[in-house]
Amino acid sequence: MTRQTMAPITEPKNSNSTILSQKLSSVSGKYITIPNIPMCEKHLLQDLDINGGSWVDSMRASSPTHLKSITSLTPSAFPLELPSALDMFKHIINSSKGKQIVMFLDYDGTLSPIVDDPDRAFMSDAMRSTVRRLAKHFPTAIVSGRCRDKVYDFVQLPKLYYAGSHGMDIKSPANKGFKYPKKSQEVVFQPASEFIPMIEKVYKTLSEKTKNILGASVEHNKFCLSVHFRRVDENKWNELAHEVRSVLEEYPELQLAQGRKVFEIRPTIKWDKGKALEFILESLGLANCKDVFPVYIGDDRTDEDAFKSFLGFERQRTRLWHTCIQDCQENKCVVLFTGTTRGDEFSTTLGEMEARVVKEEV
Ligand SMILES: O=P(O)(O)OC[C@H]1O[C@H](O[C@H]2O[C@H](CO)[C@@H](O)[C@H](O)[C@H]2O)[C@H](O)[C@@H](O)[C@@H]1O
Repeated sequence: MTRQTMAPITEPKNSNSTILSQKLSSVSGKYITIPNIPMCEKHLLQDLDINGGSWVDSMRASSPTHLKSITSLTPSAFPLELPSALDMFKHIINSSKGKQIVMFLDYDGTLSPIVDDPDRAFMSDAMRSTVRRLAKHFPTAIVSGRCRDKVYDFVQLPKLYYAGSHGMDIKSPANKGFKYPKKSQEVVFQPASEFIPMIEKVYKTLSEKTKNILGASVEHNKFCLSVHFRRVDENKWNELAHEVRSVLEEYPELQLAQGRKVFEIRPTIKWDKGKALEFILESLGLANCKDVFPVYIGDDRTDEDAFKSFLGFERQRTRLWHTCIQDCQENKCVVLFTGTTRGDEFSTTLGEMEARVVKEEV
């Protein structure tokens, strides 16, 4: 039997770069055809010993919201104080001068606050209006672990790219009235569509097996699943983890990771939020441009995929911000990683960014 694996917080998974231009060469007509993405040779995630208690430790640490949770992690796993990208806002603005900014925004924990009920993670009107204004000036994409329709229902802004299911379901805005992409090409890209029946089956099995664990819920995100334990009593976490793992032992084609008090289950293909970011830049005709300045704002481990993919190597969270700054000086990519929910501050910061552009345009 295949041993199910899970990533510890310090070890982001490897991501080999895929050459998107090859995929995009298969564009025919209005939509991009779906290439066959090869399966990963091995599971991307590292082992944790379920019997040694590591699962529960990892589950406890999966959404640190206060200093006590942060300090309970190993010293190398999490900095005592996360560097704040927001404090470096002027630097980012200076580095972006003369370049085409492209905005990539995670949803949960970034545009919306983390709440107990995943169905009630609404974004504020202020945030929505900021994102709307941003999208007037920059191509903007929402990149989420949720299924695309659901995240669209929350955001409700038509002139954006949406990449749901951890980047496995990408759709560009309708061309009408939208200035990007310049090549007038509407895009739908779903590299994991062959997994839909399997995801459906696992959804049913997991829902059945976890139905007696009070507070547990399985969220269907079309190409992925989320098993939530935020509302589960801590002494039931081991049981839940055990159920999830035992179901997934039958499905080596699926991988398991942890987000914020959630098990994320997704197909083991070489595709993640990072690939989605590359794909969107490519479809905008902005890949490999020196004068493009992508800004990615996210709060969770899967958001680090965007960072790794773009820059081509791994980093630990503790060093993330410093290297971001350096990379942005080298005309690469900037990734803002908060680690905590600071939605209102983002709204202010994004508002300032938009205001700067308006000022320059005037
Ligand atoms: O990539 P994201 O947009 O950040 O989505 C990641 C997961 O976010 C959601 O779960 C998280 O937010 C919930 C609402 O605040 C919270 O209750 C839960 O504990 C968090 O893990 C979403 O429900 C998942 O499907 C996404 O995969």
